[in-house]
Amino acid sequence: MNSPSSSASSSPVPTGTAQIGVTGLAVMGSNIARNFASHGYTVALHNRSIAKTDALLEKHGDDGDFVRTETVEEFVGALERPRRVLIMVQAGAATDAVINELADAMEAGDIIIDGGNALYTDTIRREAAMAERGLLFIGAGISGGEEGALNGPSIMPGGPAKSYESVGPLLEAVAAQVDGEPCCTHIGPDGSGHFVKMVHNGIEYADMQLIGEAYDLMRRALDLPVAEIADVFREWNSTELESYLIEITAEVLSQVDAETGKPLVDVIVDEAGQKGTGRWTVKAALDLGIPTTGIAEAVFARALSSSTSQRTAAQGLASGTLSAAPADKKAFVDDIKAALYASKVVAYAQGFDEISAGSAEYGWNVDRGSLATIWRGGCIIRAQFLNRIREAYATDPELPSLLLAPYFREAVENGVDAWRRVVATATTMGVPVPAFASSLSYYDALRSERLPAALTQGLRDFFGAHTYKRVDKPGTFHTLWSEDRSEVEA
Ligand SMILES: NC(=O)C1=CN([C@@H]2O[C@H](COP(=O)(O)OP(=O)(O)OC[C@H]3O[C@@H](n4cnc5c(N)ncnc54)[C@H](OP(=O)(O)O)[C@@H]3O)[C@@H](O)[C@H]2O)C=CC1
Ligand SMILES: O=C(CO)[C@H](O)[C@H](O)COP(=O)(O)O
Repeated sequence: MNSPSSSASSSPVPTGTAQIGVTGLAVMGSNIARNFASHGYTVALHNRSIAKTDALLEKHGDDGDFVRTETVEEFVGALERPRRVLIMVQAGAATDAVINELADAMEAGDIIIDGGNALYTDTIRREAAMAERGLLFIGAGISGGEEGALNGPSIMPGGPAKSYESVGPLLEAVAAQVDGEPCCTHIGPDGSGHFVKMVHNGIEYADMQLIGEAYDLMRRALDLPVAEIADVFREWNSTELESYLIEITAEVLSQVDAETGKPLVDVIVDEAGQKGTGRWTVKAALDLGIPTTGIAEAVFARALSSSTSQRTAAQGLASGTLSAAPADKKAFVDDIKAALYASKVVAYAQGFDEISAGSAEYGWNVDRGSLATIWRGGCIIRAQFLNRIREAYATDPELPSLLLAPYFREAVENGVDAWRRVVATATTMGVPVPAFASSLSYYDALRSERLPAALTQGLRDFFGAHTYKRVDKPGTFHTLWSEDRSEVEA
């Protein structure tokens, strides 16, 4: 520990010296506090239970200047004015409790940044409540996990532009940097930062589900050993699929369990957890009327994996006649790669559609190109791919769908035959590929000239007089189904 202020719990807490305070010193908070300190900022530390504060100081007090505080009053008092506090605690009630305690101790003009995975509607509510008390509130999505928090996360702050003038330089300093640009930018007002972080996590779910389906096909359809599959992912990571999640997939698949000598993946229980952001993404998409089918399939796939008693009861259900494995394994691995890439484009296209819709609904004016720029580094979905998305929006800021950007259009069109072979083979071999299949269906629906929605409208009109429009003339119509079946203008 090189700071006298961090060493003795009994010495008085220095006041007004810290540029930033971090409260909530679990995995994320402790690492981001160290990140601020190693960038030369004096950081006031606080945690509900003092043990985490002391553990951080004991292990990493040498990272920079820290101010140890025990109470919220000490913590707030330790900060320079306007005070800047970053909250890194559990979303929901815990965040409300911490905000209220802080607000009682802070003064007009002070700034609270919630860096947790808050629900964006909570952030809208909190920002308004803090504004009434003269406090500036920023809801900042932070992605990158433990390693990102320490070495540079992607940060998505939303809130009053005025507050960003004060906190922006600090956040940009500790964020990941790509090509000299910080992976942090002001997203927009109130809940916009947490909204885009939520969709980021939804895309993260889809990405992981698609990777899982690719792995499962290599395992179950091609019977490749796990170590060989790890090598395939390693190889893919030097192609257009290059991304953090592909990179760590190779790492996880290469891990051997010390106790059994088996691949670790074979001793991990196959029930995927979820803390809520993927589910929120889908709920918000439903409310906004945006088809985020890839993300929804990923959320449901996690739910199905955790339906343990149903899965157990369903063991032994007949599969029907299954087809044989593809003869040319190498060619099928190439097909899986193409299907993965095309499905990934669909997931991102849908995620960016949801962001456009959310931005329009709440008047946030989110710049999708800037978002792609700050997702290029630091966050869990960081990927080469994001450079292409950034370029697509730079070329056409009003792009109706990422699938229509020339680069992505060509990539998907080149891969569509392989994509169909993969979905068809998986289906006839009984290997579930919900995200690959639904992404392909979305693509086919989007490019279809006519959809069966016309029949849906006819049925709605039949049973509920819900009316329909005609292709050949303006107006709204209804057929008198229970009378002479003539058509009337509604
Ligand atoms: N883990 C990750 O990879 C990522 C997490 N996030 C988000 O960042 C935030 C922090 O995550 P993480 O570091 O994993 O920690 P956790 O989500 O596990 O939260 C633990 C922290 O919350 C504090 N806390 C819980 N309840 C209360 C309360 N009622 N009052 C005060 N403090 C409370 C705990 O204090 P105490 O020690 O006293 O129990 C502890 O400091 C979360 O919102 C999370 O969703 C965002 C990106 C990545
Ligand atoms: O925000 C994150 C990364 O960006 C967190 O890691 C998040 O907790 C992951 O979500 P889940 O636990 O539901 O898989």
